[in-house]
Amino acid sequence: MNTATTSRDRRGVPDAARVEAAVKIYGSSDTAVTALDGVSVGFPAGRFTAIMGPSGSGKSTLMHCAAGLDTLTSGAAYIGDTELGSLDDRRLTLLRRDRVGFVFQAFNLVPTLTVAENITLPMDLAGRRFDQDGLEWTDALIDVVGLRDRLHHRPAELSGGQQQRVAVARAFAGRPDVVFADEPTGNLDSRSGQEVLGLLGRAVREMGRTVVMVTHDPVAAAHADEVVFLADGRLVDRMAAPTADKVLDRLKAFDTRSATMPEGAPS
Ligand SMILES: Nc1ncnc2c1ncn2[C@@H]1O[C@H](COP(=O)(O)OP(=O)(O)OP(=O)(O)O)[C@@H](O)[C@H]1O
Repeated sequence: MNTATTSRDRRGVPDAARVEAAVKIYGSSDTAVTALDGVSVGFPAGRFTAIMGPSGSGKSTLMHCAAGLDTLTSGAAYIGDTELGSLDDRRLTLLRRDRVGFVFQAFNLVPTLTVAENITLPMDLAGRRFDQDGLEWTDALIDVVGLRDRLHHRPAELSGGQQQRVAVARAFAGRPDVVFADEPTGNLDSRSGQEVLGLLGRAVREMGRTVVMVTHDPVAAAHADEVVFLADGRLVDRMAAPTADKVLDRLKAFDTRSATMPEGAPS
């Protein structure tokens, strides 16, 4: 089922992706784990949103369900106006391929392909031909990620930071509605991590793309326009214009509360 109208945030910006009343329960009966407990959150188009929260709070589950990599137990997930639960497997695969980009902690490049081939792989697999616009876009991306002199190298000949920059270029190459990044700096030293975060920020601010990133790192979250905080599978806060210090303070408040509040107390 498709919705008739596009969800918008308070400033009227449409959501590139969103979930409504999202519940995800893993397992059943006495082994059941409620990973998402009624989360409603939108990820505005043209913005960089970070998802943060303590370990086990449901960040990856939220990202996977919002991106169509996993299904909700109840509630709904949308990419634009398309409700993911209404799609059969084939359409969901097409949606993931054509409208969503991914960057993972492990760069997930194809070792036998060159940098250039890795970047265009999703479009080659989709049989999409490059029109002039597409060629110019890919060309601009190669400069943004700073890989022009590495295009004919293979991933093993690159540093971790360079490999992740290839993965970033690949994620944006098809101009998807939204790029989901799951701990994209988790395997990088801090300098390479900063470079990759800078690229994600530039893709949003200079190229109008949309990024949703799961991270543990307040310094990484500070690159986003907004941070959404999860705790125990619930959305508990949002912070615009985050700084690393403000994010750290907010996370410390969770730690203090979970250490002092009795189990089952409202967050
Ligand atoms: N496949 C699964 N089967 C059972 N339980 C799961 C599964 N995946 C996640 N969980 C549980 O769901 C809850 C949320 O997990 P999730 O990975 O989404 O949290 P997270 O905030 O991303 O954690 P982390 O920061 O440690 O990666 C946790 O209690 C986790 O143990």
